[in-house]
Amino acid sequence: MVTSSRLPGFYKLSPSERLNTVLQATGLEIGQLGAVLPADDQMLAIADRMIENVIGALSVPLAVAANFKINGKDYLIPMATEEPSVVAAASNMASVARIHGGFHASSDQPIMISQIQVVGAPDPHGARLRLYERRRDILDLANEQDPFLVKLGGGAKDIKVRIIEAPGASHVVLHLIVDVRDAMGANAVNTMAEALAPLVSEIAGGRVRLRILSNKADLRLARVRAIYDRDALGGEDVVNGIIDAYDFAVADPYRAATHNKGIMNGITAVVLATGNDTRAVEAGAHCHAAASGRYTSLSHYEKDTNGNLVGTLELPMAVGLVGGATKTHPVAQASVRMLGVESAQELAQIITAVGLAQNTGALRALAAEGIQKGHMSLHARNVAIAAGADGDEIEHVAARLKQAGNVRLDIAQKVLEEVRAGAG
Ligand SMILES: CC(C)(COP(=O)([O-])OP(=O)([O-])OC[C@H]1O[C@@H](n2cnc3c(N)ncnc32)[C@H](O)[C@@H]1OP(=O)([O-])[O-])[C@@H](O)C(=O)NCCC(=O)NCCSC(=O)C[C@@](C)(O)CC(=O)[O-]
Ligand SMILES: NC(=O)C1=CN([C@@H]2O[C@H](COP(=O)(O)OP(=O)(O)OC[C@H]3O[C@@H](n4cnc5c(N)ncnc54)[C@H](OP(=O)(O)O)[C@@H]3O)[C@@H](O)[C@H]2O)C=CC1
Repeated sequence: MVTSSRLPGFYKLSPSERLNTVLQATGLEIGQLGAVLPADDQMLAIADRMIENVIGALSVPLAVAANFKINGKDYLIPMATEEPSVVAAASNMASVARIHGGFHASSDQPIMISQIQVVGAPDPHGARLRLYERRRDILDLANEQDPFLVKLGGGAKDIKVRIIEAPGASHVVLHLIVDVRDAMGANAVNTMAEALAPLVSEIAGGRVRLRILSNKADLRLARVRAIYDRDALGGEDVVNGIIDAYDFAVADPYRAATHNKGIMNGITAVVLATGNDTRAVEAGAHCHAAASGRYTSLSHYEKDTNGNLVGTLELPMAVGLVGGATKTHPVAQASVRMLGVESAQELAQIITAVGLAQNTGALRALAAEGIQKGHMSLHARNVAIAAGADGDEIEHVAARLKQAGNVRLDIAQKVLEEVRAGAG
């Protein structure tokens, strides 16, 4: 029970003062909350500069997916995730894809859209055309906000004006189309949109409300394809099973949500490892999955003339190398260094390739032995820890759970009791 959550000026305290405040308010001992403190004080200082009200840091495992060849180049891929079997599945499918040359990826230019909403324009259709007539003035003013981006070859490139029919009102919405080069671009385009507001309001004759990027980054798609060898996948029946699973996801949103979650297992892990914005990428992906008006599979599967599986994936990929946590988190910087990427587009292609490998890995397991065998056997260590196993007990209990083919908490607790009683 918290005494009071009203903590005026909490944000002005240091992390250790905040932790003390939390201890007092919750009545907990340091032994009960001390796990929030990172081993390294420097990490706490970095975390405190990254977000507000910091008391500690959560460390998520960082792994390396092996075997990836993308556009003829080998990569070691950093993946940050708490979920067992994800990295194993991605590495497994990357090695199958290598047989026929690995992943082939491409991407659009790094174009983001910023939206400026105008309400109350008396003549929305007239306002729309007036905005197009002043296109050059709008783009020039936008580009004055970020001369460095323009020097890099980026900047505001075009506008699009839409009329959105909302309940009881027509809103004029200007899309500012910006090449953000190696940035994810949110801050860059938001700055431009805010600077444009007075001019847009004057031209449209209405009041500007929102000025913010759209996470439906559909001008910034990344694409990947791979041929998975039929025999290495497990034969014709497994290939057919994957295609049946794909058909299911195309037709049924209940299945599509899980299918796409499997894709995001890989994508989010690389996005997080490189310090990019996981929510932005996820919002873009799921919006794209519903772009036809019906939520469906993000990936596609078919067979080539030799019976091999051809997998493809295309989705928005708004990731950068220069902004956000990519530049402030040392692990994100290490991840980017490990990848050896030279542009945000290259990073987008890599992430999309991992998404495809991840999806195929899950579908292969589902079509063949089922998900529990591989996933649960790798999850067994977590279950052993949840049951209270410590040190050497963890591997011992996990091995017994796998042997029993039943990775359950109650069984883990029973096995642990036996181990501790000397019977294990
Ligand atoms: C786990 C495997 C790969 C085992 O599969 P396996 O056939 O037993 O693997 P293997 O022992 O033959 O090894 C093949 C390769 O897999 C990798 N590999 C194999 N084991 C490891 C390991 N311990 N650690 C790291 N990498 C591993 C490794 O690359 C290895 O090659 P090698 O290095 O030997 O040349 C397989 O069972 C699998 O892919 N399962 C699917 C796992 C999965 O998709 N997990 C995601 C979580 S479930 C979920 O959230 C999504 C879902 C499923 O709901 C989505 C959907 O429904 O579509
Ligand atoms: N809805 C959303 O998704 C939102 C996301 N965000 C957050 O915004 C952040 C990302 O914004 P972003 O604009 O990428 O970050 P930054 O503003 O940190 O970085 C972009 C800036 O970096 C500079 N820059 C230096 N080198 C390059 C290069 N090679 N290519 C491009 N730009 C370069 C440019 O500015 P300069 O000329 O000044 O040097 C550019 O404007 C993330 O933290 C995200 O979480 C924020 C709001 C909303």
